[in-house]
Amino acid sequence: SFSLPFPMSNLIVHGGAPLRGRITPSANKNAVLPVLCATLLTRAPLRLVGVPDITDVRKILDIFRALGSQVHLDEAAGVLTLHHEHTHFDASQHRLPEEMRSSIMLVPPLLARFGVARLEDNIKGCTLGVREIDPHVEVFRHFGAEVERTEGSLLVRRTGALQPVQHWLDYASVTTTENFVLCAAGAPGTSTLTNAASEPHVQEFCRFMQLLGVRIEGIGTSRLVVHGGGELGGGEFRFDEDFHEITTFLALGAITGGDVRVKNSAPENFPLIDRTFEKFGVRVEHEGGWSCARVAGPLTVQTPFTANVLTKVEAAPWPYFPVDLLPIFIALGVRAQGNAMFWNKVYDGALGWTSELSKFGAHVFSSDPHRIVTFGGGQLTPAVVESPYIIRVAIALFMVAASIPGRSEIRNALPIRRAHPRFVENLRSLGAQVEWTCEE
Ligand SMILES: CC(=O)N[C@H]1[C@@H](OP(=O)(O)OP(=O)(O)OC[C@H]2O[C@@H](n3ccc(=O)[nH]c3=O)[C@H](O)[C@@H]2O)O[C@H](CO)[C@@H](O)[C@@H]1O
Ligand SMILES: C=C(OP(=O)(O)O)C(=O)O
Repeated sequence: SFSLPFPMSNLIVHGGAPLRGRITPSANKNAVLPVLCATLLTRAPLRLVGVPDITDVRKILDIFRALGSQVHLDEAAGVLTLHHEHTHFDASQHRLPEEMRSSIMLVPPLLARFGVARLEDNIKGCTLGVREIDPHVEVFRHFGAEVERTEGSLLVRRTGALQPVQHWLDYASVTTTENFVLCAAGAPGTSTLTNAASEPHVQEFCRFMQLLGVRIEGIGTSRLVVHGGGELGGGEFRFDEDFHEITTFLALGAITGGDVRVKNSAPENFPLIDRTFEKFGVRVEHEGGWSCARVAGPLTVQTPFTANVLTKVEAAPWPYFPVDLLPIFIALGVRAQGNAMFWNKVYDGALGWTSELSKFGAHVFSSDPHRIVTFGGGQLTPAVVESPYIIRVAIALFMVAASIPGRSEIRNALPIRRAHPRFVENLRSLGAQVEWTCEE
C-alpha cells in the first residue's frame, strides 16, 4: 500500500533556469476524492484507473481498510480495485479523515449503508477562511436525515429511507452539490438541485455516478435532476486530466521563460484560463492533445482599453475563473511588468498569504479581504518563505522562487502532496533544481 509517512516538508529550489519539456498531468484531486467517497455506495466491485499517489487519497484508502473493505492499489499503474462488500462502520470507533474537506462526502454513503455518520469538526481542508458546513447540514436534513451536534463532531442519522427533494442552494458550492447527488442517489424518486456547482470535477463526479447506475440530467449546468433509489452497480472508471495541474505547469513554463508542453485532452475547459494567461502576456496554444504557453519577451500586464480600471482576474464558481488557480496567477502578477487586480469572490480570508511575497521583494497591496493589487516587474531576490496550509499557495510561492536566480526555500510546502503526485520529479524532468528537505 502507499501508506508511508512523508516527513519532508520544505522545498529548496535553485531558481532562474527556464523549465522545458513535456508533462503528462495526473487526475484532479477534487474529482478523485468525491468519486472515492461515492464508491462506498455500492457493494459491487470497482476498478479505478489513473488514481494519483497523493496524501488525501492515502487517507481515504486507510479509512476504507479500517472499515473492512477490499482495497488493492497498483501504485505503478495507478489502478485501484475496490470492493466494499464486507464493510462495517461504527460511529463510536471510526474517525473520518481530518484536514481534508472531502471527508464530508463520506457522510451520505455512510448514511445510506449504515444509517449513521459522524463528522469531526476538524475536517477543515485548506485554510482559505470559513469553510461552511451549514449548506451540507441543510441538504442532509432536507432529505430527511437528523443532524445533531455532539462534542467535537456532528452526528448524522437516518431512521427511514431518504426522501427525494427539490433544493435551491444559497451559492454554487462544489462539495454541497456532490453531497446532494450522493444523497439523491439513495432517495427513491426524482430530486432536483438549483444553483448547482458545475466545475469540471463536479461533472466528472456526476459521470461516475452515472456509471454506478444513477440517472442524472443537467450535468455541467446549474440545475441537476437526479433519479434515485435504483440498484447501484460497479465497473471501470478512468479519471480525466487535472485542469489545475495543466495550468500549473503551463504557468511554470511561462514564469521561468521556458517552454513546457502539457498533455490536455479537454482544451474546451480552457478559453477563460487562456484569456487570463494573455492578460500577463502569455499565449496558450492547444494542438494535437497538447497545450503550451509561449512568452515573447518579459511578462507584461495588458493595458485595458477602459480608462481608470486595472486589468483584473475575477475568481468565482465555474464558469468563472477557478478560485483555486488564483494564487498561480498572482505569482505571474508579481513577475509581470505592470499592475493587476485579483478578486477572490469565493473566500473571505484566502489572500492573507500574499504579504509573504514581500520576502522576495514583491509589491502587493491588499485592498480588502477579497482583493489585492500586484505591482509587478520589480527586482526580486531569493528568500525563505512560509506557506500556509493551502495547496495552491505553496505552489505559487514555489513558482516565484523558481523564477529568481539563487536559492530559495518554501517552508511547509507539504500541502502540495495533497493534490500533485511526483511534483518534484516532474519539475526535475523539466530541468528544475529542486528537492524536499526536512524541518531543521
Ligand atoms: C474537495 C473540494 O472539492 N474542494 C474544493 C471545493 O471546496 P468546497 O466545496 O468546500 O467549496 P464551496 O464551493 O462550498 O465554497 C467554499 C466557501 O466559499 C464561500 N462561498 C463560495 C461560493 C460562493 O458563491 N459564495 C460563498 O460565500 C462559502 O463560505 C463556502 O463555504 O470548492 C472550492 C471552491 O471552488 C475549492 O476551493 C476547493 O478546492
Ligand atoms: C482547497 C483545496 O482543497 P480542500 O477543499 O480539500 O481544502 C484545493 O484543492 O485547492
